[in-house]
Amino acid sequence: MAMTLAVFKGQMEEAIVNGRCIQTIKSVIYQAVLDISSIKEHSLIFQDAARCSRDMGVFATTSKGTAILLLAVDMEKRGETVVMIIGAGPSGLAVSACLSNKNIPHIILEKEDCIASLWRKRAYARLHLHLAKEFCALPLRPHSPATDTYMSKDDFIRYLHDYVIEFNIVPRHGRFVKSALFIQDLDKWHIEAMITDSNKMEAYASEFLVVASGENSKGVIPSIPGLENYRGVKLHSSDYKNGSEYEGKDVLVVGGGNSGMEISLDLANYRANCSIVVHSPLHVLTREMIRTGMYLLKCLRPLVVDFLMVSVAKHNYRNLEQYGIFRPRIGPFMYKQATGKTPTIEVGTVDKIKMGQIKVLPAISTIKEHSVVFQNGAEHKYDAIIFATGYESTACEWLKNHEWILKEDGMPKKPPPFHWKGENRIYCAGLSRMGLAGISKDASEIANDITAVRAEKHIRVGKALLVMAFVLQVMGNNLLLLP
Ligand SMILES: NC(=O)C1=CN([C@@H]2O[C@H](COP(=O)(O)OP(=O)(O)OC[C@H]3O[C@@H](n4cnc5c(N)ncnc54)[C@H](OP(=O)(O)O)[C@@H]3O)[C@@H](O)[C@H]2O)C=CC1
Ligand SMILES: O=C(O)C(=O)Cc1c[nH]c2ccccc12
Repeated sequence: MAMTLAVFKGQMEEAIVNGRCIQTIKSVIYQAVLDISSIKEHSLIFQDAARCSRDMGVFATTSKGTAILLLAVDMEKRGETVVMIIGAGPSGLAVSACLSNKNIPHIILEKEDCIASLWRKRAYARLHLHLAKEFCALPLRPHSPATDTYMSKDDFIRYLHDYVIEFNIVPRHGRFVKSALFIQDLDKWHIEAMITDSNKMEAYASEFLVVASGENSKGVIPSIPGLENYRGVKLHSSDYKNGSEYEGKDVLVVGGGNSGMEISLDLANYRANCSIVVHSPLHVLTREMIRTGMYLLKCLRPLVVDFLMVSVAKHNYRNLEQYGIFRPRIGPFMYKQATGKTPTIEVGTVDKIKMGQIKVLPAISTIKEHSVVFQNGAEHKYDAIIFATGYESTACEWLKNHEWILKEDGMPKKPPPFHWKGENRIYCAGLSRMGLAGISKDASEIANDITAVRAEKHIRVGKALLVMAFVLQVMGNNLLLLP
């Protein structure tokens, strides 16, 4: 019989004893599973435990007084594994390959119907990786010499597909993880996922949990006064494919990160009348400069590399302040380390800005039905606003014990290089804002650590068995000595 496991508190007693509607109970149970604070404190006295047991499948209370209810509802128990990985993007795939390489059983749950959905479904058409291919490989599979130095989106997706085949990675697709919870009494992670096709729930248990749901899990649109009144087209950069629908239109791109800068260029190339909001200082560098900088970092201090980067940037771009782009006071690599903000790679946008084909605007103060008012008092009409305002991690929406590894914003509590490991056998991969090289490093560290933790456990069990064998031996000898 399919089962699920839930921990719950007193007020549910009635629902169970009086109401026999499984539907009611199910929803209460889900609430309870989500209510992490209840786990340690609650206890539950069943007034009619026998009946509950017969009708509903209740069968356990634990030594610590925690009520554990195993319910025979239509939630399928899909299995127990050693490592549960949440997410089949590059991070999840990299962890999977490293675990397979060490023969460690694991399952990947993925909410979409494909791997790397951000790359396949939510990236604009002209995207090429900004970092050279040697900094963009996943563990155990370098890029082939024939691959272009700066891979296209499609090249990278092909690489991921080959990766999945090489390491025989078969994620369980269409699984939207609703909760992951560490059950102290069982010393296991308990994971519940909704099958997106049927809305049915599944339950899993594992010894280790790896959060690989990504730092770019959900597009962020900031709350700007008046945005709800805007009547034109508005979308997040993750929904932008190319500028073909915007020819001759007035379009505002919000955000001067890599997405905003490249989408502005694409719009200008499609002959849209494009403006971009740059509300904070940013570094503009070429991808070759970043590549050189990354090699130099292997032998020079970041301060020195930054000095060189800024000198070359000043020489290349002169003064961009006259166009509304200000450079941060800290150099690009140290700025990235301090703030997590990636330098903006120039792909042709700066040239268009200098030619007046793309206008740079300051921060927005309000948005009206058809226009936007900026902090310099200017007001312009727009047919569309594209929010290239970044992404967020959504891990805290489902990870109930997130404080063991993540902050409220779903990003690691500890700074690199210690960010990837939390308490009670939880890990995160790909949340260090270090691109694909960071993902690769996280995955190897995690697989090595899981191997070490398991070995330690096996040694402990072995020692316990030895002690038991010794005790039995002594007892056996003593028994023989009895008259
Ligand atoms: N080819 C490639 O390799 C590409 C890589 N990327 C990477 O993907 C990640 C995501 O990039 P991206 O989508 O650009 O997101 P980012 O988070 O890098 O950039 C978002 C930008 O929007 C700005 N912003 C946020 N809120 C507002 C607001 N209310 N008004 C004006 N501006 C605002 C931010 O400024 P502030 O932070 O100061 O608030 C920031 O400059 C990055 O790591 C990036 O490097 C992206 C595109 C292409
Ligand atoms: O995408 C990111 O945020 C990365 O860390 C990778 C990256 C893209 N462009 C860069 C420039 C400098 C350092 C890292 C990156």
